[in-house]
Amino acid sequence: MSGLLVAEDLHKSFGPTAALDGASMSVAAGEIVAIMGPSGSGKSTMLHCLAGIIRPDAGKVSYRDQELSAMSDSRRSALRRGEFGFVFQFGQLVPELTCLENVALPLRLDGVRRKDAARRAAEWLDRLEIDDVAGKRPGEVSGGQGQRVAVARALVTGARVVFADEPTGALDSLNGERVMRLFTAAARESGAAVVLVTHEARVAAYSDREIVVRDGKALDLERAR
Ligand SMILES: Nc1ncnc2c1ncn2[C@@H]1O[C@H](COP(=O)(O)OP(=O)(O)OP(=O)(O)O)[C@@H](O)[C@H]1O
Repeated sequence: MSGLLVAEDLHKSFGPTAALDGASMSVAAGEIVAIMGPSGSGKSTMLHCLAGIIRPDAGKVSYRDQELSAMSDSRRSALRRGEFGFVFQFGQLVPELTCLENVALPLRLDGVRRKDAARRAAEWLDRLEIDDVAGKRPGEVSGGQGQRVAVARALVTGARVVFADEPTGALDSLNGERVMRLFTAAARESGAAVVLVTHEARVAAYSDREIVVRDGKALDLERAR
């Protein structure tokens, strides 16, 4: 299998439960892939293995032909900080910081100067059509605006892959679609691949390809475009 990010024959059990049982999939550079499947089928486990958050019991995950489990912990964290971005369902923004400061945070942690980080963060807020929330704290914005702040924060560092677990799960359908439209447009513009877990067909419709996880195995459904 080839691709930017490749999972081969993954097995992962939690006690007696086999969450992944020989699952393989790959993601090409710049591609938007949706992982779908019934509740409890192993979608989040697959995402966490791909992102190097959990280590599979067997099988391997490679990023740019380098196996994640063979990397040192510091190399893996550097990869997660520098090349991967994350968008989760909720609870991901720092409540004490403004939305602009939340987006600027990964840049500040990378040593970018305050002024430059703020300027780049403001550009991303603008791209996601939420420049008006820059000075507000996460508790003062809507769920959809908060998710767009999270998308901006995931992309601001120039991430090559953004992992998103039910990014619209807490939103109504109109706001969910708006987040997906802006998220996928921003990812395409910056050339980032997106790996997205969802159980909603209309969210998956924004992807180039769907992977269905069932009984711990992954099935690749090529989307007719
Ligand atoms: N940390 C854990 N400890 C114990 N069991 C777990 C853990 N994480 C996942 N599981 C189990 O592994 C299986 C797959 O879980 P996973 O979260 O990957 O499924 P999912 O497809 O993402 O589900 P959902 O759509 O409901 O979020 C489930 O049976 C789940 O209960």
